Amino acid sequence: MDQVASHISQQIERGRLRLPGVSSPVVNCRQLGVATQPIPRYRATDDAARLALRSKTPFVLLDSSIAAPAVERWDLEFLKEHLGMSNTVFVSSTGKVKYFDETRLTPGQEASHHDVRKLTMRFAEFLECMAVAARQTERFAPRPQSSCNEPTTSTQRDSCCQPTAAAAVAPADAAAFDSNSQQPPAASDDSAARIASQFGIHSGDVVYLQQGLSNSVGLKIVESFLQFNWKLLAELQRDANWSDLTTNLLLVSMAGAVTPAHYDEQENLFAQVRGAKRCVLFAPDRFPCLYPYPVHHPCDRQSQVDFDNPDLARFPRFSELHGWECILEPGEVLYIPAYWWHHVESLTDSVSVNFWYLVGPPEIAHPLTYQQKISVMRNIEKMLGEALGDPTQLSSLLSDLVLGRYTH
Ligand SMILES: O=C(O)CCC(=O)C(=O)O
Ligand SMILES: [Fe+2]
Repeated sequence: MDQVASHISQQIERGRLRLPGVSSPVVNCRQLGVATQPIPRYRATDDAARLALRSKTPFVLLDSSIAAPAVERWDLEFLKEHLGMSNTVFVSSTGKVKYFDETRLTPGQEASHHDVRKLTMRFAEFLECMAVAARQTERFAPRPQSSCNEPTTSTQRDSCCQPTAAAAVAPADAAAFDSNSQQPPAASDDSAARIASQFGIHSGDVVYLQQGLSNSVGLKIVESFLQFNWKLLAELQRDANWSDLTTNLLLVSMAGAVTPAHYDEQENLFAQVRGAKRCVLFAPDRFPCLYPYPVHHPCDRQSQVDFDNPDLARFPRFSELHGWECILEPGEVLYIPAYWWHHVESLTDSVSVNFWYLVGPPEIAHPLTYQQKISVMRNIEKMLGEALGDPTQLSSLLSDLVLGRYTH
């Protein structure tokens, strides 16, 4: 096992880790109650990295310098100065930032029950909101315990921190947290509170900026961007036979933010710039254990299972789930293959940037890969929804189709 990962795990476990350049407290990993194995870690020159890329399995690149200029320069002050005026920010009262596509709401369906709001604000405003949201320790108070059993493999200990017995997310170390990160009230507190209240943000909320890097960013950001290791990126893209790079998403989160398990339909090179994230991945064939929402639902591609409180009566196969995990630190890049599920926790305040590529042309050979099967299932769902003119009729049609015919 990797010495560094072990060291970090132990430090986080004890609540003592403070990463260089990160002033936010470190939160403990959540108790997922899911067995995991470590995601392999390779150097960019390692043949094993290229093999894993071609076989579409996740790995961490250790020394790739893919986003080195960002790792060097992109701290919050820099981003405040050079990022555009209009940024997408999600606000969650639970810490979980579950994506929700409002355009897919059917008439009569309510968005109000959803606990994530989507706002637009300047980066400077985001920082004020973040300060207010982090102001009190309440978001580190114990969340409901997972009803899952203890992790089932010893590899989980090796790949990540063990959760504390006390809480799913707890103050890393109350004393260290208080003395190291509770700042005396700043003179600008009032203005921060005013801005946060304009956006309806309270202490204990989690705010998460997710902004595509586009033409609207400042020159200095463009400068760093142009100095990314595009040579290596192009090599990886060619080796893996991916199509075009579509998006670079900048993700700025506060400690404790969780992106719940979901899959994307693009290949992802996920570069960590500041702070630490715990990434837990599940292979595409875990689909039956993760119960994704129907394709027409606003939460398409996301698991319906609440990992903090899984309803095993409704989602029994969740108990069979096992995954892969790593703690990602600045300079490291995680390959998240298309259709691989990922659950991501910000262990500290964090900055990441991803590189999303379209999957390459399909190589159809039987049996199909599970990725291809998911793609087929999605197309069938979409086609039936269109044919019926009303996706709510899909359930009874699909039952009629399979019950007693394709079910055992
Ligand atoms: O970093 C996160 O919180 C989520 C990132 C993610 O889901 C992605 O890049 O696809
Ligand atoms: Fe994702």
